[in-house]
Amino acid sequence: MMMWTKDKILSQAKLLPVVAGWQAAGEKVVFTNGCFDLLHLGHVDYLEKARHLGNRLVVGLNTDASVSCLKPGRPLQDEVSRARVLASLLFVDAVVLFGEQTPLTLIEAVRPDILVKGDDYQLSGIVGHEVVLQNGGQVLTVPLVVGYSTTRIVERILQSSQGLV
Ligand SMILES: Nc1ncnc2c1ncn2[C@@H]1O[C@H](COP(=O)(O)OP(=O)(O)OP(=O)(O)O)[C@@H](O)[C@H]1O
Ligand SMILES: O=P(O)(O)O[C@@H]1O[C@H]([C@H](O)CO)[C@@H](O)[C@H](O)[C@@H]1O
Repeated sequence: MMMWTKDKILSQAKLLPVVAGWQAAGEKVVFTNGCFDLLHLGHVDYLEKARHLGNRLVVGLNTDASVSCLKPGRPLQDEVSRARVLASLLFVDAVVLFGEQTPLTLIEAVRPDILVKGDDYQLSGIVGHEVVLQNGGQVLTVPLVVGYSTTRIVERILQSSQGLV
C-alpha cells in the first residue's frame, strides 16, 4: 500500500518504536543525515545507494535553526519543504528532524545498523561513528557524484541572474 509522504515524517518519539519494529523483523536500518537544502542528483544517488546498503533508510534532517548555525545564510528552503521533498523519495522510509548541531543524540537513540555519509566525509569524522561501531553496526561512505552541491547550484543561479541585468 502506498504511504502518504507526510506520514514518513516522524518525530523522534514516534520514530523509535518504528525502527525497533523493523529491526525486530530482521530488517537492517540505515541512517544518514544532512541539510538537504536544494535536493540534487548527488543527494538522490547517495540516498538511493544508502538505502540499498540495508532494508530501511532513515534520514535525519537538520532543522532550519540547526542549518543556519552550520551554514550562514541557509537554508534556502524551510524544514517543512525539505522534509517533504525527502519523504517523497521512494527509497526513503522515514525522515526525522533534529535541532542540535550534530545528530549524535539522535543516532544514540535510533541505534541504526548502518550509518552512512557521502565520501566528502572521512569515516573518523562522521558524527556517531563510534556509537554505531560500539553497537556492532557499520559506518560506510558513498562516493560523491562529482560536480553537484547545493552551493554550486546557488552559485550558478547567481551567475545566471547577473547575466540577466
Ligand atoms: N554530489 C554529491 N554526491 C553524493 N552525495 C552528496 C553530494 N553532495 C552532498 N552529498 C551528501 O549529501 C548529504 C547532505 O549534504 P548537504 O546537504 O551538505 O549537501 P551539499 O550539496 O553538499 O550542500 P552544501 O553545498 O550546502 O554543502 C551528505 O551526506 C553529503 O555527503
Ligand atoms: O548536509 P551536511 O552538511 O553533510 O550534514 C551535516 O552532517 C554533519 C555530519 O553528520 C558530520 O559527520 C552533521 O553533524 C551536521 O549536523 C549536518 O547534518
